[in-house]
Amino acid sequence: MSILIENISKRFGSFQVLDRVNLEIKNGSLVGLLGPSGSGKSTLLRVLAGLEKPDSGRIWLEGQDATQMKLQDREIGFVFQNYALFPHLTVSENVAFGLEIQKIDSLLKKKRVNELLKLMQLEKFGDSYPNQLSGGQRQRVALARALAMEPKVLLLDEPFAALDAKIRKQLRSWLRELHHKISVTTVFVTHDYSEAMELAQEIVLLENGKIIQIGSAQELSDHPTNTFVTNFLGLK
Ligand SMILES: Nc1ncnc2c1ncn2[C@@H]1O[C@H](COP(=O)(O)OP(=O)(O)OP(=O)(O)O)[C@@H](O)[C@H]1O
Repeated sequence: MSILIENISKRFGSFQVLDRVNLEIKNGSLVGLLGPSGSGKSTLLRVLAGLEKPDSGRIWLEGQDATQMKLQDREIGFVFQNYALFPHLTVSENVAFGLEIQKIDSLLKKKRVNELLKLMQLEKFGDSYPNQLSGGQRQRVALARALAMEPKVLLLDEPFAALDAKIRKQLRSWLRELHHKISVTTVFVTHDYSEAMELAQEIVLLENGKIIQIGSAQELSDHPTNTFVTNFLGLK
């Protein structure tokens, strides 16, 4: 699904979190929102998801005005930093959770859960409980749960931040492969340039609620638009 963010602004009290943000995200792309803490990345993601209402501007999903649409009507899968799995449910039950509401035939549900577990390389863990898994495995369960609903957009807010460096690296390449396989439009938030560089086809750099530069890692490092970009990317 393509996304068009048109002139989105948002304040919390007197604090301007997003300031006339314009961004076009092509169907099937993998985009990283990058910027320092407090630059508005998570708020932009939450506005996209429908979890936060913008003060002004519009969100278009596949050419349709979705600004007033609720989260459940947007066909969006969302994964937060702290993968809150249900501890009393098995891995399979966690993945199937969203499907329960959809009233899907139980055989079909089972099939979809098994396919997802396979895709996430978690086949062996269907009957395990979250506390029997590593952090990386748990995060893959959270992704499987988000994908079970067959969303048209996947939004990831610092999905690997809580994991150690080695697992983070593994999950990055795994996410890249996953995206290659299923090519669902994916937007992820990170404050880590190397993560954005490694994963994103396109990086959107934010500072103080404004987009400063958009481009591939190569374009950003070859042609930084100003000293903020140069400093943030550590180019000097
Ligand atoms: N619900 C809220 N009420 C008041 N202020 C908020 C709220 N949500 C976010 N903010 C403020 O808005 C600013 C931007 O927050 P946001 O989480 O979007 O930034 P971020 O770039 O994702 O930062 P981080 O990397 O630290 O998560 C921060 O200063 C934050 O304190």
